[in-house]
Amino acid sequence: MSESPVLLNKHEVERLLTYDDLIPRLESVMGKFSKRDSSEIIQPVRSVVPIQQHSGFLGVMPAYLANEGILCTKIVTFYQRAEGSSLPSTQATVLLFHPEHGHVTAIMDGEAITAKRTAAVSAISAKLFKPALSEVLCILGSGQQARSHYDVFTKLFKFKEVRVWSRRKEMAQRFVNDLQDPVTVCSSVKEAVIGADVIVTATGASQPILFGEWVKPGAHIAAVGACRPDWRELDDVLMREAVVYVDSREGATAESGDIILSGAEVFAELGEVLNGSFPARREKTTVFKSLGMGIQDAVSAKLVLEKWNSEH
Ligand SMILES: NC(=O)c1ccc[n+]([C@@H]2O[C@H](COP(=O)([O-])OP(=O)(O)OC[C@H]3O[C@@H](n4cnc5c(N)ncnc54)[C@H](O)[C@@H]3O)[C@@H](O)[C@H]2O)c1
Ligand SMILES: O=C(O)[C@@H]1CCCCN1
Repeated sequence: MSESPVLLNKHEVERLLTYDDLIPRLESVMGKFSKRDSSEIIQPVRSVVPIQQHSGFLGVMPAYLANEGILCTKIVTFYQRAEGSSLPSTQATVLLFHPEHGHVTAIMDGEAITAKRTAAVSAISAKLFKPALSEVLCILGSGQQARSHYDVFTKLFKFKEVRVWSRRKEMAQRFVNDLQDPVTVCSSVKEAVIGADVIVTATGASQPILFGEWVKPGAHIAAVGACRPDWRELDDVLMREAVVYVDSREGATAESGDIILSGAEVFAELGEVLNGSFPARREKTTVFKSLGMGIQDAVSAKLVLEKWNSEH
């Protein structure tokens, strides 16, 4: 009879999952994924069930990493919340299984994993694609992803100025009040992005909020929101002028309104750059369109469980 699964709450997962450990594992798994060796990694595009009555979605994100012995699925819900709602818009649980016997070995909070792994992947994109001289970071949105992106971007890179914009200025102010270092609160997207070298879009927008005409040539944009085929954060001009990288070509083709509706061409996956099959076109304006992948959750959860096991 198998042992009971380890249960880990958000606080524990947050404590155990550090960017220093996570980033190399994400780089490695994304590079491997992009080789499409199904004897090594299997990760279908996530299944998404719309919950139309409540403006929500349920996503199931399985992944099997044969050589690392990781069998995992994340179950995630995401909702379009009314402004000012105190409920999180993204909630998730991650299950790890014993690959040989099939029983569940761990059940853990997926909110912290989603926040950290998404920001860590964006930070990997910034390492590869941001201009050599990057002085100004701009974050659009002031929610969970905005915060995790702020944390890892300011940990890994040195910026002279960090700016934040949110739909309601008081939300941007609240975001800044939680931080120790100075961050400029901007009144409009345009004001926030003009002259920025690195831009993170982490909003619940379903129509474009970031327009190419405002973006400094050569800037890098990590676009994290707009994960439905009819949702946008970026306009056609930006999508067509930039060199577009994605996390997974299949995911982007199925889920990204920014790609599908603009008709923009995908240049490469992040993993294809990491494994050396495609170049990082740092000299160009670059967009990394992130949708999130089960393999990212899988390596994160394994890392959390390993750390927990080492303490018990
Ligand atoms: N790429 C990925 O892997 C990944 C992972 C998790 C979340 N997401 C997406 O990232 C986005 C942010 O997620 P979060 O967990 O930080 O959510 P959150 O609810 O914590 O924050 C959302 C932010 O977007 C703003 N916002 C909402 N609707 C907007 C609109 N119409 N126009 C402008 N701003 C708007 C809110 O004011 C808030 O600042 C969501 O779209 C979410 O689905 C992507
Ligand atoms: O990859 C994820 O976890 C998220 C869930 C919410 C929608 C966008 N993608």
